[in-house]
Amino acid sequence: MADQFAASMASVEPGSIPSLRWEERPEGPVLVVLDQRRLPAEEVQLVCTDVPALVDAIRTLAVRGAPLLGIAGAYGVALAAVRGFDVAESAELLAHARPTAVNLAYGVQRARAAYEKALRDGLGPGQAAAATLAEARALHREDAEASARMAEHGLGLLAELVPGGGFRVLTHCNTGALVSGGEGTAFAVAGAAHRAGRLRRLWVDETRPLLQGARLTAYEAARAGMAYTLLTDNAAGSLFASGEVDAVLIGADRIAADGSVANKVGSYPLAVLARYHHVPFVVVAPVSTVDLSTATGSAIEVEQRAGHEVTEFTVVPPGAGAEPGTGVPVAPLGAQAYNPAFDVTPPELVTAIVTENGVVSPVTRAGLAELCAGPQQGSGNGIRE
Ligand SMILES: CSC[C@H]1O[C@H](OP(=O)(O)O)[C@H](O)[C@@H]1O
Repeated sequence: MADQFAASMASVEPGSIPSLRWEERPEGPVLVVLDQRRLPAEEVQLVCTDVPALVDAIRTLAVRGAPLLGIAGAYGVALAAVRGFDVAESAELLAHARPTAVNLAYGVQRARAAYEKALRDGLGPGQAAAATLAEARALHREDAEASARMAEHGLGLLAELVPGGGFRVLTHCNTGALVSGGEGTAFAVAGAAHRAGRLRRLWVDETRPLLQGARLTAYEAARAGMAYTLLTDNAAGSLFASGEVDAVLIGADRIAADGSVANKVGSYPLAVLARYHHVPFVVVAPVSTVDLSTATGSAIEVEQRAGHEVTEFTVVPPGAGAEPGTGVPVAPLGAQAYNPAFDVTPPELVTAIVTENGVVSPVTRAGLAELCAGPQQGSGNGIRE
């Protein structure tokens, strides 16, 4: 089955997502999503015929990754509109499926606004549904274009930050084609470096507890032919100490107006290690991940997930679900677990934020706001050429 996945990944063209597609069927449109919980061993496709099914896929991380959540949310609103479900109610369900990645609410809101505008303009339900789907497709294409521009800006930044030969880059969680209309965010920069012959090594944090690094990034790196090495999250410190890391590249789920970055748990310790070892810590995210309405990192809601994700080692066996109690217990029965899905890195520990509109370094409120306004050249607010 993994070969099928490899084949679908090999077909990743800008604007195509191996992990999600809209499909017109005789019984009506559906969203076909790749169950990322089952990768890399199995390629299992879930067919979402309604919004509750998509919400469940998002909550269980069958569908995951900030940019993809925005795209899936928009298509979910379109599914509701085309199938005649209550669009407002569906939009609320989708927007609240997971709290931290701002992209989800952004994608849902964009599609909902397109639907409501069409109705205000006097279009019938069918035409309003078509306008909603068109907005979801536009968001999808924009993400693919953003991914390519982030890769370009990020490669230029790496060349400045790491003079000389190749880059040894450490990454965390999964930020590749599985979560994007293109090649992803941070992983897209690594891919550009690889194609330029400048990626000496990609260090891949396994990313406990759900192992997005070991299961997804390692697989994407292998498929791309990158020189990569998997490591346990707690081995990162000794890797920095050995001088083997030239830069950290990570994604983001929400960036507050002050430049605080919410990302997969384990990102903040990497930022502290990077600072201590004088290694650039670079965040790569589309401007749809910047939330100027959230003033500081302390205002970002960090999703707290179920303890069983920590107390059980769940490698989903073929045909099974990833339900509590189906994993191999790695802690005494009844053990309590602290399981935040994300942490927040303060802006002073972030070397640069790379978006499709340019790079801000150092990270400033003004520079971030400028990037959200559109493509930028150098400015006094930390925006780099
Ligand atoms: C392209 S950024 C993806 C972002 O989302 C991941 O979270 P999750 O796997 O829980 O959806 C992680 O924070 C990544 O950096």
